Amino acid sequence: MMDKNYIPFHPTPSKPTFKAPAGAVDAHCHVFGPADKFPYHPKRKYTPCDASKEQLFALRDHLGFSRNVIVQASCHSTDNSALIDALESAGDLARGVAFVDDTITHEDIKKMHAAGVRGVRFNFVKRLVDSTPKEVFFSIADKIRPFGWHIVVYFEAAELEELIPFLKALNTTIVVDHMGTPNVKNGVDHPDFKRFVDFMADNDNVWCKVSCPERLTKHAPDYSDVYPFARTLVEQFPNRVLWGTDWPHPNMKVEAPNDGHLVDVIPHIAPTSELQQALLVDNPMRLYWA
Ligand SMILES: O=C(O)/C=C(\C=C(/O)C(=O)O)C(=O)O
Repeated sequence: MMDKNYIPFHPTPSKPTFKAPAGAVDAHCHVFGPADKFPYHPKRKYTPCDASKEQLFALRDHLGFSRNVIVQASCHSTDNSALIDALESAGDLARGVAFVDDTITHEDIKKMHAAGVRGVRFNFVKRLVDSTPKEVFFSIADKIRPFGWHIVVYFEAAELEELIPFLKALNTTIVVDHMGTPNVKNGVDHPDFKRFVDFMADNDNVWCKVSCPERLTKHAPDYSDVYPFARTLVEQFPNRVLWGTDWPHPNMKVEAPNDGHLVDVIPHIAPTSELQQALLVDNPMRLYWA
């Protein structure tokens, strides 16, 4: 049973006005449960509504997208069975990012790779997970490196400065969730966001997802205060950005975002067809389907 104040995903998202290029990839989304088949983890810090692979794939088609990158969310913790089930159903139309601990074996990784997993997620958001010793992360990074997997990282903007030496020491491709979660009230010239832009500029193995305007905006459902942040990153790092719906949008506080409206944000942050092609097709295909 989902948490008392949990806001479920939008039941009837609109058809986007923006037509995504052929082969477009939703590069950040999740599957939750269903709980009777894939129970939520006892270590979780929230209990969502169920959000099935069938509903995810129907949304993909409704939005005019072709593929998904499904990211393990903390409500399932290190039980990746719902993710693997969705990947096996989607075949070549989906890839995955798993959540693992340092007990994972070479055989486990081999099986996940065969199912379509291409990375792991290091989550630093304290409201979602307990902290993990850095040596655990380094051990995981060493185990996945032979498979060419990358590391998705989710952190709050204030944590970046302290995390930078650790992130550099991982010595692999890093993909930062939701632009490093900037406080958009501060504007793009604030030291925190400039630190993130400089981090990407100084490290060409660092990518980011220009996603989650619905989480970052200060005046939902108008997301225009987030556009300058995403546009800065798309224009400065056109070949190292990804986009995703973040469906089914866990832990929203104000509203269930309309996924059709989220897709219509894309031309505001990637204003040319070349930038849209890189953001939605070329970059995710290079990282997940090479
Ligand atoms: O889905 C997101 O990317 C954002 C959230 C949740 C998770 O990532 C998760 O549970 O792993 C959030 O901000 O609550």
